[in-house]
Order: sequence, then structure tokens, then C-alpha cells
Amino acid sequence: MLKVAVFGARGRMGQEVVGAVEGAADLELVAAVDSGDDRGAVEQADVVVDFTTPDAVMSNISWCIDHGLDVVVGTTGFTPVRLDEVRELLDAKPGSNVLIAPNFSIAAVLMMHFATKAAPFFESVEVIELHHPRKVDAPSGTAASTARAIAAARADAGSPPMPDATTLEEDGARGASIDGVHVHSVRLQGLFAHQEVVLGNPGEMLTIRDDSFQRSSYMPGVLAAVRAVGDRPGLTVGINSLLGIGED
Ligand SMILES: NC(=O)C1=CN([C@@H]2O[C@H](COP(=O)(O)OP(=O)(O)OC[C@H]3O[C@@H](n4cnc5c(N)ncnc54)[C@H](O)[C@@H]3O)[C@@H](O)[C@H]2O)C=CC1
Ligand SMILES: O=C(O)C1=N[C@H](C(=O)O)C[C@H](O)C1
Repeated sequence: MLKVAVFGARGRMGQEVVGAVEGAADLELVAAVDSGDDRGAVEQADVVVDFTTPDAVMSNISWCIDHGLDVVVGTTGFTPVRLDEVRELLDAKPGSNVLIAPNFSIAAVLMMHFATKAAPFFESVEVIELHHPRKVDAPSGTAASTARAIAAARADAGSPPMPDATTLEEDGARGASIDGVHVHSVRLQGLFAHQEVVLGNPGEMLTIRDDSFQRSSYMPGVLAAVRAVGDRPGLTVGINSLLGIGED
């Protein structure tokens, strides 16, 4: 039995992860902790799963590395700078493995993969993410990660800058620009988690869209990561390699 602890256990995702771990025959839930709870039982775990907040997650990872525990992280807020900080923590105290994924849903992982492949074939690409209004961060971690991957794919392919004549703009009207890719965030009652990547050429358009309707959509990916992280030294970003989908 692989022993699992959950950080953020009383949150929306944490509760779903607790249920998924309890329902898996090969996993044992040894601790379910939230803000302010005692962490004593976490030290028995093989793997900690973190779905907390962008403010808390770096110190949580650091705590796990200090205690020699492997970590699966779904919490958002991971810029390239933060990923480098995690690598530095691992270098300073080897022994733990960390897997960080902006999105554990198969549909979202494929959406990001297809969008990255398609991006160099189009003159214009923008990202529109739509979420429930209780979400605290914008843009979503998935959208930020998609934009970075699209920008990298276009740079590798030698794509020219995207056409855009905007010189007069109300603040924020063109969304966030992440590595030059515009990202627009919608927060709407009734929605859960959705993203479109829109790609345009003269006379044609491609839309790549994924929809998560419920948090159970993340659980196969989270449990696959829990089972795999022990065999993946250092930092793994994304679950593409676990699913055999191209490169992370
Ligand atoms: N990677 C993925 O596939 C997904 C990622 N997320 C991300 O997961 C994170 C959590 O989302 P939700 O569950 O909706 O948020 P939430 O606000 O419902 O839950 C966060 C929980 O973390 C707790 N918490 C805060 N600091 C803590 C600490 N230091 N130790 C332990 N617990 C702590 C809070 O008290 C709260 O219960 C967000 O960053 C969200 O964007 C959400 C869905 C899927
Ligand atoms: O907060 C959420 O709900 C979600 N957060 C993740 C993100 O920011 O990308 C994943 C998914 O979109 C749901």
C-alpha cells in the first residue's frame, strides 16, 4: 500500500482527492490536513498531494522536501522562476521527487498538446479560459502554461510576431500577455473549468476547446501521478509522459 497525505484536504479539490485515495485499493490515506492542522501524521506518508493556494504551495513543497517526502502538486501559480526554485530545493536536499501539473484532466492535457502542435501553423493565437467565480487566481494555471508552451513552439518554428494593430486600449481589454500570447479570463456563475485556444489565418479559424464539468475529471490523472512520482527523480512538470502524450 502506498501511503498518501493530502494538503488542502477541506478545499474543493482536496475533498475530491481524499475520496479518490480512500476509494483506491492500492492507496492508504494517512493524513488529510488543511490550514493550521497538525502535520504529525503526514510524516508517515510516501506521497503528499497538494491542492492549496499559490501563496502556500512553495512552503508546503519545501516542508515535504525537508521531510524526505515525494509530492504531487496541482496548486497553481507556477512560473518558470518558481519551477527553478523547486529544482534548487531538490538540489539542496536530494531524496524527494516532485511532480507539478497545471491540469490533471486528460481532456485538458490533450487540449494543451494539440494547441501547442497547431500554433506554429497559424498567424494568430489567443487563449480564453472560463471558470467558476470562486477561483482566486487569473489567468488560470492551465491558461498560463498553455500560453508559454504556444510561445515556445512558435519561437522554435521561427513564427513571426502576431498581427495586432491595437494602439488604443482600455486597461486589460486585450487580456494578459504571457510570453506575447494574449490570455482572456472569464469568471461566470454556472461554469466550472473550460478553455479555448483560438487560432486564425486569413479566411480560416481553428478552435481547440476542453471542458471539465466536475472535479472527478482530475482524479485519474492525480492518482496516476501519485503512483508514478516515486519512480521519477527530481522535478517532473505535467503528466504528458505518464500518459504517453508527446513531451511535457
Ligand atoms: N492541477 C489541476 O488539475 C487543478 C488545479 N486546481 C488548483 O488547485 C488549487 C486549489 O483549488 P480549490 O480546491 O478549488 O481551492 P479551495 O480554496 O477550495 O481549497 C484550498 C484549500 O487549501 C487550504 N490551505 C491553504 N493553505 C494551506 C496550507 N498551508 N496547508 C494546508 N492547507 C492549506 C485552504 O484552507 C483550503 O481548504 C488552486 O490553485 C486551483 O487552481 C484546481 C483544479 C484542478
Ligand atoms: O481553480 C480551478 O478550479 C482550476 N484550476 C486549475 C487552473 O488554474 O488551471 C485547473 C482547472 O482549470 C480548474
